[in-house]
Amino acid sequence: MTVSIKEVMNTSPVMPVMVINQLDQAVPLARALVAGGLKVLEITLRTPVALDAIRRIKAEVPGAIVGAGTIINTQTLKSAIDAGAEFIVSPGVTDSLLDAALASGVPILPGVITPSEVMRLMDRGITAMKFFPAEAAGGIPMLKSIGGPLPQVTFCPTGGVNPKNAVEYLALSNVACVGGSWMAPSELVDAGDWAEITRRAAEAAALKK
Ligand SMILES: O=C(O)C(=O)C[C@H](O)[C@H](O)COP(=O)(O)O
Repeated sequence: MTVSIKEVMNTSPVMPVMVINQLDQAVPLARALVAGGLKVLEITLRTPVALDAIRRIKAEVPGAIVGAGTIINTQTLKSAIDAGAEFIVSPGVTDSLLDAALASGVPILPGVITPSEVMRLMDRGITAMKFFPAEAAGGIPMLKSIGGPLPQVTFCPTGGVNPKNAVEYLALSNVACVGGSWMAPSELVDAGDWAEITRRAAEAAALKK
């Protein structure tokens, strides 16, 4: 299935950012999130098992839309595409990464903070971006300010977003969804507490956009 970046951003109000330390946690974790209503999953390439986790989730978790996060260069881009990532997310952008991503055709959610970064991506035809690290980079006031001159750009703020401030982010006209790790923190994953992860996912999925 091919998804567009619009579908990636509009399917759920919250995109879980997943750090998978052990490969055998990947499928139950993804199932727990999907069961709660969060189908779009970002697997960060922060751990050695991440690429295999993407492969397994794609093969074994129907309904999941599986993306790769922490794409920082052309090598990680290629590995993620080879593993079957349906979209990719990056914390920032370089020209080489952007060129390769656009040439590959894979939907990309590139990370930005400043108006100049936003404008450079607009020049390349990109209007959907990750705002990262959201809280540290000015949070809601920053996004509101960027939305003044650049209202055509839609963001997925990520980094420091939690169940409380997510509601305020989602209320902004230039925010389509938020990203966050609070549904699946490592304590719950390591404890195998899939029921609590599903509960948190359901709560996140019910947030209003
Ligand atoms: O690994 C990446 O590619 C990232 O860009 C970082 C993640 O999106 C944030 O670290 C999630 O932030 P928290 O929800 O505050 O845990």
